[in-house]
Amino acid sequence: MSDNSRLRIAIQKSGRLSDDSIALLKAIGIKLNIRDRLLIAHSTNENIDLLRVRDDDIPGLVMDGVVDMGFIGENELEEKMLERQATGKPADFEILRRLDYGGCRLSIAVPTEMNYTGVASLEGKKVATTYPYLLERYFKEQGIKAKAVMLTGSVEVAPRAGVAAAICDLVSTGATLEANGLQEEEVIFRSKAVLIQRADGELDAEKQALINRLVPRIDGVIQAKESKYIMLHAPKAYLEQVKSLLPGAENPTVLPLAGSDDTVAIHVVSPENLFWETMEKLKALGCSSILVMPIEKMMG
Ligand SMILES: Nc1ncnc2c1ncn2[C@@H]1O[C@H](COP(=O)(O)OP(=O)(O)OP(=O)(O)O)[C@@H](O)[C@H]1O
Ligand SMILES: O=P(O)(O)OC[C@H]1O[C@H](OP(=O)(O)OP(=O)(O)O)[C@H](O)[C@@H]1O
Ligand SMILES: [Mg+2]
Repeated sequence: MSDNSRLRIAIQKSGRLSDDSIALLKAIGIKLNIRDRLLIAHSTNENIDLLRVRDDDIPGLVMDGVVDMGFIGENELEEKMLERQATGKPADFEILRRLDYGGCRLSIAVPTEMNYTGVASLEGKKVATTYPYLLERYFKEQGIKAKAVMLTGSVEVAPRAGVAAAICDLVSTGATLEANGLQEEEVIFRSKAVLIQRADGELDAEKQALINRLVPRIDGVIQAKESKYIMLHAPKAYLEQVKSLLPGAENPTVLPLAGSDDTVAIHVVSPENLFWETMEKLKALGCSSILVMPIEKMMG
């Protein structure tokens, strides 16, 4: 059942972005009851409904105001924006946050046996892709006359099937390209997952207020993931050297240690992880009980 007063968020039903998007919603305190076959999930503690759809549909759903927010890869978002601009459809939205997952790049790859000497090698050729607008924009920027051939899946087989000379597809580790005898040649777009919402002013005040309450929580989760809580015992005599080794620790908490006049305990929230090399240097200075702990949430 649809209820217009509830904030609607679109997420990918199943794929690369699904698990991380759900994990993020849970981490910001939204309780969800997701059942695999159901395409709508209701939050049990907030005025929020989740719409579980194919990722291709998410930008359009936000731009048309069918949903209020969406989690989407920048590649898909940019492609839909170009498509809508080209076809005269509304393409307004706002990016709320760039997220820390879904990292990949859109690249042109060619069969390993092809004599590729640069993008000019593609002149007059066909390139198979799921992202024709991004690819055509790249060709235009490069001054190349090549043709983007749209394929919605299994793009990697196109050269072997004789459909195209090269492909333009998403790459992360490069394993898919390698398995298909393809060599990555040009990166045309770098992407991460983003959280978007309907254009400013198009949401009623209550929904916008809910979004404005949730976004700082996302910042808190992302910040916490990158940060560590570091505790250690350090010799007082080397306090300054120890402090200078701890990342971002201008003002650490320094506490006396019961029964010891020449050792203190240091606690610090570090904006980054502590490398093994740094821990070894701390140990060499006489530090002990060095603990690096994950932080779950942060605020203020
Ligand atoms: N190998 C990868 N590593 C990291 N992120 C990726 C990778 N491949 C794709 N992505 C990101 O995740 C998004 C979804 O990828 P996925 O392969 O699940 O989509 P899909 O096959 O189009 O799924 P759907 O059925 O929803 O249309 C991509 O648009 C991209 O932003
Ligand atoms: O460089 P790699 O690490 O190999 O990743 C790249 C592959 O990942 C994505 O597909 P996915 O595995 O999500 O499956 P799909 O093609 O069925 O969507 C993408 O479409 C590539 O095929
Ligand atoms: Mg898709």
